[in-house]
Amino acid sequence: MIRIVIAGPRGRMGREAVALVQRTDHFELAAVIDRRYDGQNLAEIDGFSGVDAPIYTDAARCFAEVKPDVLIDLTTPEAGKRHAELALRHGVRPVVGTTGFTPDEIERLTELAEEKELGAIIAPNFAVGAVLMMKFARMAAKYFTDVEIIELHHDQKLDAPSGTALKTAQLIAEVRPEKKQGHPDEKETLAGARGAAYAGIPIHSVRLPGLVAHQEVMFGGDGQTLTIRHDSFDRRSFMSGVKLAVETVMHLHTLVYGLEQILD
Ligand SMILES: NC(=O)C1=CN([C@@H]2O[C@H](COP(=O)(O)OP(=O)(O)OC[C@H]3O[C@@H](n4cnc5c(N)ncnc54)[C@H](OP(=O)(O)O)[C@@H]3O)[C@@H](O)[C@H]2O)C=CC1
Ligand SMILES: O=C(O)C1=N[C@H](C(=O)O)C[C@H](O)C1
Repeated sequence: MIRIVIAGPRGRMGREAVALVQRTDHFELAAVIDRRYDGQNLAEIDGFSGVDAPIYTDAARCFAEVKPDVLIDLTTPEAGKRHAELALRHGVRPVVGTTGFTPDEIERLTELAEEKELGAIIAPNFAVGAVLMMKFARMAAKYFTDVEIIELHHDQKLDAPSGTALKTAQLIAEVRPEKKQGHPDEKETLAGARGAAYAGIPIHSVRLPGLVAHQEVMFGGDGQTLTIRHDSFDRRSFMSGVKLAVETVMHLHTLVYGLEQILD
C-alpha cells in the first residue's frame, strides 16, 4: 500500500488524480493539501462525496502529521516548488506534474533529493503519447536540424511555454548542434512573431478555450517536412503516467526529470 497526499485536489488535474488513487487498490489517499478548507474533510467538498481525506493548508504540518510515502503535486509553479522541497525535507517522495519550474529550481531539488537519498519525479507530461512524441522528436532531430515547436493549450494555463515544449526542446538540443534558423537577415516587424527560442529552437504557444493539451513538433528538410503531433483530449490521458510515477518513485534514490527516463 502506498500512502499518498495530493496537493491541488480541486483542480482539473487534481480531481483526476483523486479518482485515480480511489480506484487503485494499492494506493491510499492519506490527506490532501489545499489552499482553502483547512481542518475539513474532502468528503465535505462539492464533487468529493464519500472521499475520506483530511484537508491541510499547511504542507509542512501535513507531512509531519500524516507521514505519507508520496506527494502528488498538481498546483501552481510557486506552490509546487515549495511543496516538493518541504516533502523531501520531511522524507516524502514528490511526484510533480506541476510545470513552470526553472532549470535552477530543478537542479536545487535534485541536490536535495540526493542529499536525502529519496526518490523524486518531475514529469512535465504524464501522457504516454506525449512522452513518445518527445522521444520520436529527439530521434528525428538527428536527421532534420531545422525544427519548430507549436504547443496549444486551454486558456486557463498559467505558464508559457508549456513544460512539455521546454522538455521537447531540451531533448532535441541534446542531439542537435545549436543553430540560427530561418533567414540570417530576418526581422520581426511585430515583436514575438517568430516565437520564443530555446537553444535556437522556436517555440510558439497558442492559448484558446476548447483546447486541452496539444503539441506539434515540425521538422523541415530539403523538399520535405515531418510533423509529429500529440493530442490530449481528456485529462484521463495523464493518469497511467501518474500511476507509473508513483509506483516508480518508491524505488528511486534521486530525482528523475521526465517520464521518458522511466518508460521502457
Ligand atoms: N505533468 C502533466 O502531465 C500535466 C501537468 N499539468 C500541470 O499541472 C498543474 C495544474 O494544472 P491544472 O489542474 O490544469 O490547474 P488548476 O488551476 O485546475 O488546478 C490547480 C489547483 O491547485 C490549487 N492551488 C493553488 N495554490 C495552491 C496551494 N498553495 N496549495 C494547494 N493547492 C493550491 C488551486 O486552488 P484554487 O482552485 O483555489 O485556485 C487549484 O485547485 C499546472 O502546472 C499544469 O501545467 C497539467 C496537466 C498535465
Ligand atoms: O497545463 C496543462 O494543461 C498542461 N500542462 C503540462 C505542460 O505544461 O506541458 C502538460 C500538458 O501539456 C497539460
